[in-house]
Amino acid sequence: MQGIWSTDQIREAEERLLAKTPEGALMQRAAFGVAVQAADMLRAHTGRVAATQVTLLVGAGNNGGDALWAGKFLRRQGVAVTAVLLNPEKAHAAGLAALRRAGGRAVTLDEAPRVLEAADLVIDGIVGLQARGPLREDAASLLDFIGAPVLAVDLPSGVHPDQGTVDGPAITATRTVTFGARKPVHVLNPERCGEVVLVDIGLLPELGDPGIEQLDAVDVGVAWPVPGPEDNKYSQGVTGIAAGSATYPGAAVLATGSAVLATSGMVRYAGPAADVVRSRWPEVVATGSVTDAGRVQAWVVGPGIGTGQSGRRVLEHVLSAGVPVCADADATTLMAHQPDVLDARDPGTPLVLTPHAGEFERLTGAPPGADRVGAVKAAARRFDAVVLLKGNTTLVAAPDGRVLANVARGSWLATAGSGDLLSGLVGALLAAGLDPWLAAGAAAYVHSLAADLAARGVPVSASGVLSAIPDAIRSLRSYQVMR
Ligand SMILES: NC(=O)C1=CN([C@@H]2O[C@H](COP(=O)(O)OP(=O)(O)OC[C@H]3O[C@@H](n4cnc5c(N)ncnc54)[C@H](O)[C@@H]3O)[C@@H](O)[C@H]2O)[C@@H](O)CC1
Ligand SMILES: [K+]
Repeated sequence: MQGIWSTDQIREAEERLLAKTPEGALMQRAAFGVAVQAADMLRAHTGRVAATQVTLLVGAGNNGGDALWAGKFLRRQGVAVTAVLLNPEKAHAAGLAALRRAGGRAVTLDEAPRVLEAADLVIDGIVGLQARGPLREDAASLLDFIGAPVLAVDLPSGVHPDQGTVDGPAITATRTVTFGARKPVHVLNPERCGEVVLVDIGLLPELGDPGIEQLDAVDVGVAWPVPGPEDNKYSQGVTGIAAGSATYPGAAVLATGSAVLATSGMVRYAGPAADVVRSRWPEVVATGSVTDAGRVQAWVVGPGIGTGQSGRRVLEHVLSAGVPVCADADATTLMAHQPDVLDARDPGTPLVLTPHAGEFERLTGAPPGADRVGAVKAAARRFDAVVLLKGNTTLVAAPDGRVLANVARGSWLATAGSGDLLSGLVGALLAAGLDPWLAAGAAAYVHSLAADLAARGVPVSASGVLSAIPDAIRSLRSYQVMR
């Protein structure tokens, strides 16, 4: 698992580290990392480092200081470096002096258009951790002149460091180099950050528990259930799917299919689409109603069940069954419009809710807003449930405050039926006995990976994503461990 820390957490840790290190040492480490990345980008984009031109955009704080020191290091490699000082009086004095000593130039805003147009690479040191709000007018006026790739120092200026939101002019980086630890912006707004590179400045020992965690391939591979020699179809967990209707069987076919492909445990389907499900997935035991479905170790409920009386009865049955439940789509809407349906819930059993932004608003009475992390944490506490908030970055909060982020690899998953696949994956992992928070996070991981494998740069249907689920799981096989 990789950690992500809020700017408050980072600042406190930095203070502790600063007190233990010689003055200026941290900035030198950070800036050296910026220079290494800049040289790498120059090589990739121009084929050389020496005799290239780099323009530094330098704001009033230490972020600008990092850029100035990086300019000094680049000068040593024969790069022509020009710093545009947005606030000449407040520019980091030691950094500016070092750049000038090394033969770099500093100019004011009026010369910025010319030096930006001549640049092979732009380094964004306008604002860092202290950034609040969009770029101010002077900095914003420069955006139009940036044609070269941009390397952002710590974060792309103008993007909120903790929320990843943009509400005005902001930098779009090709690559972002950050120091000590990743910050929320790096997972909440990956489009603006580009590739994120972490430079170690010795901060990790000073940091406490991360505010957000991110699963990597190893975590998901290790968590994914692999049957052992003693296992049979029941011991691995039976997933129950209560989804779909006779007129709209698609949701049932998709949710059931992703549960079938996710693990080797058995899948039961219960609902009016039993015939269609059976013909598409002959390995599934399909019945017409949840009341005669038989024993399952987890239920997926919601996709396509409708929001009327019959949907409500299905939801109540499942919530009181004494096994973990993943509630999606119509189940979420039912909970929003008829909150007393939750009275049926067995309080001892885990519940996973998987709303998109609209369902989240219905469920909680307010849209996720700018602080998505805060909103999803509050919802998890309020419903005593794991809440998975869908989006380009999917967030998964547990009632105890843990938050996972899963960054999509592209936006092809924004297609009809995609959510049905996700709930099937969550259900299969719940039935296998995974911790519900981890189940939701691992499902989101494989879901976005399958979409990426299926899409390969072109639009993809939910059926296409479904077919790629085995490939996604296969890509994790070197990390899998038998139960
Ligand atoms: N504290 C440390 O130990 C280290 C800090 N480092 C760097 O220091 C940065 C933080 O430095 P600072 O605390 O000086 O803060 P910043 O450099 O983020 O910004 C401070 C200045 O930016 C201005 N500003 C705020 N919002 C703005 C906006 N929207 N548009 C334009 N200007 C705006 C503020 O008025 C203030 O003058 C980090 O992001 C990182 O780059 C690194 O050198 C590593 C070590
Ligand atoms: K920056």
